[in-house]
Formats: sequence, structure tokens, C-alpha cells
Amino acid sequence: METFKKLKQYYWPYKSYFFWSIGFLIIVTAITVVYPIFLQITIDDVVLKGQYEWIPYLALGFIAIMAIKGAATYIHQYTGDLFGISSVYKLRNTLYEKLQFLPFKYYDNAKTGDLMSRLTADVEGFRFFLAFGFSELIRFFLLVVISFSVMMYYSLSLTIVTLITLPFLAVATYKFDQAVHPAFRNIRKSFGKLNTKVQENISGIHTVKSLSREEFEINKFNDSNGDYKQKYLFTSKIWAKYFPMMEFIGNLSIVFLLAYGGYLVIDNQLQLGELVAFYSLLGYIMWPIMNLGFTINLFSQSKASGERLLEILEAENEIYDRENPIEKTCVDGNVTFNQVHLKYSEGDQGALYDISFEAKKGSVTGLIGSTGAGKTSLTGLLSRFYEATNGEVLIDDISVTDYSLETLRRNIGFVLQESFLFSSSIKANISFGKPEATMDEIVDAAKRAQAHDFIMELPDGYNTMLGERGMGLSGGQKQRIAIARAICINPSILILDDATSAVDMETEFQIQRALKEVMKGRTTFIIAHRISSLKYANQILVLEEGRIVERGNHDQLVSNNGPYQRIYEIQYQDKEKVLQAFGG
Ligand SMILES: Nc1ncnc2c1ncn2[C@@H]1O[C@H](COP(=O)(O)OP(=O)(O)OP(=O)(O)O)[C@@H](O)[C@H]1O
Repeated sequence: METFKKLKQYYWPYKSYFFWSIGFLIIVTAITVVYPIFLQITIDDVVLKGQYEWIPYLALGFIAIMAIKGAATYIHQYTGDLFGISSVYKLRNTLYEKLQFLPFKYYDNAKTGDLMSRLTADVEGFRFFLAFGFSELIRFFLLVVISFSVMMYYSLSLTIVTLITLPFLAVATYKFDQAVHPAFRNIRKSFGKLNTKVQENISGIHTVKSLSREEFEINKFNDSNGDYKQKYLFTSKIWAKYFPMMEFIGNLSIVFLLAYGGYLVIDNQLQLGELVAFYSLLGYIMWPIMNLGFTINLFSQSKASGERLLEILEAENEIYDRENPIEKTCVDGNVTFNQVHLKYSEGDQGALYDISFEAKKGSVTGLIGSTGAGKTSLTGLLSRFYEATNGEVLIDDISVTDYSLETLRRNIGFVLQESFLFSSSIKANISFGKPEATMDEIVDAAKRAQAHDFIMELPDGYNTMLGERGMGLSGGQKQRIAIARAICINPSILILDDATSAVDMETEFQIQRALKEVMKGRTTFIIAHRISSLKYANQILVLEEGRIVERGNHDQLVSNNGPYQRIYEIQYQDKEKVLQAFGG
């Protein structure tokens, strides 16, 4: 129940639908119990007493009651569905919103397919219970209580005899729930894994195909699919084991009813119609109790789903705006790092140690070092993708934690090694960070990113729709759109993370030209593996294992006898060797 309590805020605002639904359910259930009473009166007071003239009236009365029941069932079902659908609409929106604001750290470990199955299958599971399962439980209690009362009215002793099996049925049902709940949680988990498998495969299909790993992938999918099947079969076994047991106990009651009830009729202690009504009423008690397995099943599934939804809703967001954060449309872009340390998680080896430097407004800072040295981590701290463990990161002498996240991210433009483009128009992709941008601004950004010319050659120009992940464009074209997107927000700080590493020399040259133009007047950080990208930087920070081991400009570092000179020699000696080999 804890899970439902925690999720109350999502369904309770729609309680009026729920109460309407339950109100009409009471009418439906009451009418259901009236049927056997009708039967009893017809047998005992009409048929057995030979008063056949009453039959048409009884039949008409029956039709009227059925009509009322039909109308009440309609309202009960419709309002029940409204309750479920309205609640999960709000829940789904909240989940999505939460996913938008969860920090990068959350996504380091999250799996897309699993998240998707939570947002779809688990939300659906929860909805089904709200719309259907809840009222089934209530119907159960109503049917049992009303039927029980009428049975007691007919014969107390027969009620006791027939319902003697009830405690056994209750125990079996309880045990069933205990077994089936973890089984359902496992099914949901396995489904999440299956989804992850499919999603990763589709995202990485180029890699799979280019390395001929289709068979391997098929086998891996088969494993996940097999696991899902096993989990379902395991649950079926539980179901198959308990259900006949419950049915058997239920049928024992009928045996007791026929034996003892028959005796009472023969002994004239009970009327025949009452015995027939008793049989129907027993069905109303036994059937829902046996069916309780199914309802509990629903309940277990939705509880398991609810728990998985709560895992997202309750995930901690460590990076948020402090109270009254500084909101600015434009920062100057003076960046200072003061003895900054970064550890991604407790017990983790640090990613950055004692980083201190200054980058003046409009200057270019180059970051170089082997892979894993901490270059990307350093720039991520500026936008608060992650939080420094110690030390301060300042923009215009104010800690980044004092700014609103929106201010930071509207003032810091990123161009990553592999840029993600959405499956929408080129125009929408460029203005993604500034949806209010005018067409002139979009075109201007594209021109400065050297993207305008090739965009104009596309069939629909700026309205050309891109496939998922920017399919249909070359790597260099995608990159230039990403550059246009970064500068469309007109950022004071620009971070170019290996922006040219994934393209050929010719494209690199074009992109470099685009970047030179857009770097003007912005504090720029260039993460590069190639020295050629850093020649004109005002300062270069050489990182090794999370520490700055050398700093200066290209001319100073190239003869400093340090790691930069070594990188330079490796990159340029090779070039010279190549040139010599070709007689250059
Ligand atoms: N999200 C993360 N969670 C945990 N550890 C991380 C995370 N991102 C990076 N690291 C670790 O931090 C260290 C620095 O990584 P970082 O990506 O900053 O290096 P880099 O210099 O940018 O490397 P590259 O040139 O390969 O991109 C590495 O040891 C890396 O494994």
C-alpha cells in the first residue's frame, strides 16, 4: 500500500471520477445480488404456490432491473476509465519532466530501453489497476459482504457449513500473492532489459553491421528474450499451482452446500427456492474469492510497476538551482578555476586534481592530453553537468552554483565530438537552444558555421527534415549544423570538444574556418588531440591523469621539453617522415 500512498498525488485529484465509478458499482453489485432473491421468490412464492399470473410482472420487473444495471455498468466503466486515464496522463508528464531535469550522473547508469519500458508498460500497468483493479477489489468486498448477509438471513447454520472452507481459501490466496509479486517484478525487470537490448542494437546497428556481429547480437537478444520467457513461465507455474487449489477449495463448499442444504430442504427447514438462491449467492462469494487471484495479480503487477515508477520519481537530483539564483541573459565570460577537484563517485579515483587557471573574456584556452586525462570533465564543470567535489568554478567572479542552470546553459555553447541531431527540420535543429530565434538569426548562425551553402542545396533548404540521428547528412555537415546550433544561442563561452576529430582533413579545414569565425569575442575552450587546432590558443593546458602538468602558449610549450613538446614531435615528426618519404 506504501507504493499507492506515495503515488496518491497523481490519482487523488481525480477522485471524483473514482467515487462516481464506485457509486455506480454499488448499484451494479446490489442488482447482481437481487437476481437470486428474484429467483427464490419466483420458485417459492410463485411456482410452488401455483400463482402463475405473477410471472409476466416478474419478467417485466426483471427486464427493468437489467436495464438499470446496464446503464449503471456503462457509467461505472466509463468513469473508472476516466479515472485511470486522467491519472496516468499526469503521471506520465511528471515522469518525463523528471527525466528532463535529472542530472547527467543519473544517465551514466540508466538504460534507455529500461526507462522507455517504465514510461510505457509500467505506466500502463498502473493505469489498468486504477481503472479496473481498484474497482474489482471493491466489487469483491461488496459482493462478499452483501451475499454473506443475505445467506445469513436465509440460514445461519448453512452459511457456516458452506463457508467453513473460507479460511483455507484466504490462506491460499495470501500465499499466491506472496509468490506472485516478486515474480511480476522480475518480469518487469526482464522486459526493461529486453527493451534496452533492442534500443542499443538499433542505435548501434552501424557498428554491428560493419563488424558482422549480427549473429552475436541475435544470440544476445535470444538470451534476453529467453530470460523474459522464463520469467513468464515461472509466473505461470505459480499461477498453475495455486489456481486449481483455490478452485478445489471453492468446489468443496458446493459439496457441503448440496449435502447439508439438501438435508435442510428435505427436513423442511429450508425452502427449495432458498437453496437455489443460496447456490447463486455462494457463487458470488466463491467466484470473486477465486478470482481474487486475478485481481491480486493485477494489484501485484501494478504495485511492481508503481515501484519502478517511484524509482524515477524519487531519484535524487543533486544539481539544482539554489534559492534566488542569478538570472542573466548574458555573462561576460571570464572563467576562473580555483583548486578544483572532481570525483565522479565515492571511492572512485579522482578525475580532476587541484585545477587552477584563468581564462579571460574572449580568450582561447586549449586543452590537450591523453584520453581519460580529464579534458571533458573539466569543461563539464562549467555548465554544472557535474559538480566539483572541492574548489570553485567561477564565471565573472561568481560561483557557477550561484547562477541559475538556465543562465549557465544559455551562455555556454557546446560542440561535441559526435553531435546529436533531432529527427526534425534543420531549422528546428539550429534553433533548438533558442526556439524564439528569428529566421534571420538562424540563417546568420548557419552562415557563420559555413553551413548555409549546403543547406540551400538541400531540396527543402532549412525546412529539410532530418532522419533520426541526422541521417542523410555527412559527418562534416552534421557537425556544422551542430556548430550553428551552438552559436544560435549566442553564447559568451564556447566549448569545442574534439569537434573536428571525426572528419577528414578537407572537412576539418572547413570546420576550422567556421570555428574561427564563431570563436570571435567568445571565451573558448578547445579540447583537441591535434596540435594544429591549438596553435593560436592564448593558453594551452596540458593535462595528465587529472592534473595540469604544463601550461603556456604554443611557442612557449613547443620548446619546453615537456609532454607538449613530445606530442608535437610525435605529430610533426611523423608528418615530416611522410613528406620525406614522398620527397617533399
Ligand atoms: N560520467 C562519468 N562517470 C564516471 N567516471 C567518468 C565519467 N566521465 C569520465 N569519467 C572518468 O574520468 C576520467 C576523465 O575522463 P574525461 O572524459 O574527462 O577525459 P578526456 O581527457 O576528456 O578523455 P578523451 O580525450 O578520451 O575524451 C576518466 O578516467 C574517465 O573514466
